[in-house]
Amino acid sequence: MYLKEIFAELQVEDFGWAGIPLCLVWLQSSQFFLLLCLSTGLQMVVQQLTRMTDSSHQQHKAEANILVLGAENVGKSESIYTHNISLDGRDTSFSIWDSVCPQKPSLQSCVSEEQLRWADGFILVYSLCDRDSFSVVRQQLQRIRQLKKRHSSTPIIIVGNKRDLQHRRQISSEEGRLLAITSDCDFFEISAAETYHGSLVVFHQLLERVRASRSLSKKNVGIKGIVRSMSAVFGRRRTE
Ligand SMILES: Nc1nc2c(ncn2[C@@H]2O[C@H](COP(=O)(O)OP(=O)(O)OP(=O)(O)O)[C@@H](O)[C@H]2O)c(=O)[nH]1
Repeated sequence: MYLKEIFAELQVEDFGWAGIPLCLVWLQSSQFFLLLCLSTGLQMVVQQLTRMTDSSHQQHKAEANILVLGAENVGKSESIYTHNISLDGRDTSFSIWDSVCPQKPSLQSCVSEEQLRWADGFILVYSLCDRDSFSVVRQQLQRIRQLKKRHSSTPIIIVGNKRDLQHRRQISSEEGRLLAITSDCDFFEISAAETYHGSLVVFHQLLERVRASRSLSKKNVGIKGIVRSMSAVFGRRRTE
């Protein structure tokens, strides 16, 4: 019955026995057609899914917690112009904790343990016409290094703000840079109130550093894993 219907569809009643191989060819080709449809459909679904994943990757925002530290009145708030910047063509959002520190802090009071745990990167701001604010940055550096001993790669940027006030300068560029070099930090002098470009460069640099330090710690985990599995293999060989 079924064969007859196929014959009818193919209009091969007059083909006699020759109709059977023809019918089989038709059956095979229709199965092939079905398979083709299925695979094309699947391909389209996969392509759509890939496209969706790609776009969600593009929309994915790299997050970073940035702690902005410094004495009072150094221009920390002025330095924070944006919470969303485009880095390598990707929108990057980050949280900023703008923390006020007393002008003459104790080592413990200038940065809390909670802040240190929270932050992926630090921006330490001083006013280059205020020596006390520079001393505060020194203390904060000491405190961060003390508490983040195990995370020595945590990125820190030292920023000398109010570069426009040259006539009132108390800290030379060399002094600022020297502190940065000896503490393994980056260094910038900016004028946050004059233009946002300087602050933008600082945040760009810090986010780059945060990314680099993250991939470094991932790599270290990878290397540790390889060493562990290699020593397991060699250890077993020795006992055999
Ligand atoms: N000339 C000059 N003034 C600036 C600059 N940046 C900030 N200021 C001024 O410095 C003062 C303090 O700026 P803020 O951004 O409030 O400083 P802050 O560090 O956030 O101060 P706190 O809120 O006390 O922690 C303001 O009057 C700003 O206009 C700068 O680059 N040049």
